Amino acid sequence: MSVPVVHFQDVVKTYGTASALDGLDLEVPPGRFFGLLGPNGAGKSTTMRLITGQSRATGGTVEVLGHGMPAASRRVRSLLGVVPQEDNLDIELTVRQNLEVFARFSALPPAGCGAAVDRALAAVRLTDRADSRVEALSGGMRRRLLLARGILTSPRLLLLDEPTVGLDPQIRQDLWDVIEALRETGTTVLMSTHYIEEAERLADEVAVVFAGRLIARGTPTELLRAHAGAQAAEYRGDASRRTEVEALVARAGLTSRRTGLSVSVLRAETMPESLRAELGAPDVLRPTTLEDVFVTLTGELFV
Ligand SMILES: Nc1ncnc2c1ncn2[C@@H]1O[C@H](COP(=O)(O)OP(=O)(O)OP(=O)(O)O)[C@@H](O)[C@H]1O
Repeated sequence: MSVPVVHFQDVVKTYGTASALDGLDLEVPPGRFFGLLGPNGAGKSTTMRLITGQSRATGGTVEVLGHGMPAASRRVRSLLGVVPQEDNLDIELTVRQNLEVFARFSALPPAGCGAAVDRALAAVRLTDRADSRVEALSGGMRRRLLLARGILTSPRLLLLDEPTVGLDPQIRQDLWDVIEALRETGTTVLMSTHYIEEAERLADEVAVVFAGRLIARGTPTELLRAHAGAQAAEYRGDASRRTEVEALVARAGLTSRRTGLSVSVLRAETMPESLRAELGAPDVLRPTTLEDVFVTLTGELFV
């Protein structure tokens, strides 16, 4: 079996009396695009900080690229690419200068820096803005530049911390296209997100974290199969009808969730005939989604 790129065993992180990670187990296999999905406060940023060695676990073990953390922080950091949530670019420099400055302090051989900068700019489609000052760039372009900086050294592991948080939907789609193209390079990626659609679109495998613990893990298809089944049947109605549907579904041993003005019955394909007869025909019969999985697992409304 291949050695995981990230390996957390029973990791605990507390801040005073507050608990950020509460026995997190996590294995990121090499060559995968791995999504760490959870609502705000689930412990995603804390996980990222432990991987980069910016923070120290209160308990358990953290290994990154086979090295114990935080002891090997310096070595590990030279092998990582990090795309932070916050924009820490130098706005007075040009796009290319930002990358050149970063390259100079990296482990790249000086003779290879120019080519590496060109490659990274092309990968994020910023070649034609190479000589623009960062202050003139849009929010989406700045994110792409952060991404270029993250991949500049062809890292063994690329960390994307909420890569599209706060962006408009159209800009988010554009960035997803750019990120998706990275998949072809075979880089191992660990991306944290609270957007279900982002995980669904980009990740080969997803770990769902909630309250500092791993609560489910698998490919999107595996997660659907394990937690929501193939189809959801939606029943619309007023509050009393919704309550009635929920009660009937619970009595039949199935799971339902509120979806706006309707109740969605998960694993609709397994509904017994007696329940079908009681509920009548559904208003909508649809494939299940990762949102069904997450709401079922966490009870949280993801945005
Ligand atoms: N420096 C800190 N001091 C005190 N509590 C902290 C600190 N950092 C994180 N926490 C707490 O730990 C928990 C997990 O935080 P974390 O930032 O890792 O979550 P997250 O999943 O990244 O959410 P978000 O997307 O909101 O950052 C939260 O309850 C948070 O308030």
